[in-house]
Amino acid sequence: MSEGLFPRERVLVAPGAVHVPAWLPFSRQRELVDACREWGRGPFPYRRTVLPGGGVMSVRSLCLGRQWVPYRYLDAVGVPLPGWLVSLGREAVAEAYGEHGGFAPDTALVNFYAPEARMGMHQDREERSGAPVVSLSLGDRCVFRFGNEEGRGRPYRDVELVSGDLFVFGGPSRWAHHGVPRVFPGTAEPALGLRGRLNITLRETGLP
Ligand SMILES: O=C(O)CCC(=O)C(=O)O
Ligand SMILES: [Fe+2]
Repeated sequence: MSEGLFPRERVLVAPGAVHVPAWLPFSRQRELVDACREWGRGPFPYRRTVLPGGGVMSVRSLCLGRQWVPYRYLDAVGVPLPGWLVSLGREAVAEAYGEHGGFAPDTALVNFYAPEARMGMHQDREERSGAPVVSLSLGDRCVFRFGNEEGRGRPYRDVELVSGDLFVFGGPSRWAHHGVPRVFPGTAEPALGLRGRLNITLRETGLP
């Protein structure tokens, strides 16, 4: 694993938005990459989401647990959300906030970024729960832009997310706009067995 000269520090990016660098041990990252590959072989492969306006996202995604389509959740569950991933989500919230607060995600969105893929500024706002969003990054480094609730523009902060990093946004930051303007191709550790970037977000939909 390539380590910089100085350890990267945990940062409170905004109230309720916590970046914890290098949270996942390398062995855990590898297990997650393997799991992401397995899910993609299943009945619901990674797909580019077609937006209502006709645009097609550059990211390829799949859902675990409750299925998301733009811009709502279906009643249907495709691939079940594994219990171990729910537990990992709880540990993540506890790491970020000091307590897990009963975090009980019922959906996960897994995004795959090939070198040219990006994600525009958006809010995660189809959920009816105030619970935080947990984000786990694997593979290539990227710029994660974390903005404000009012709109897609400034003020925002750019954070570099590296494989194994955890980012949790909840509380006053739960409805902040965010996006991925840039991925750095070829920066994944070869031993990880992933070319590109994967991101897993765990959420509570708050829906019956
Ligand atoms: O890839 C990321 O780091 C962010 C993904 C995201 O914002 C989303 O899936 O809603
Ligand atoms: Fe998002």
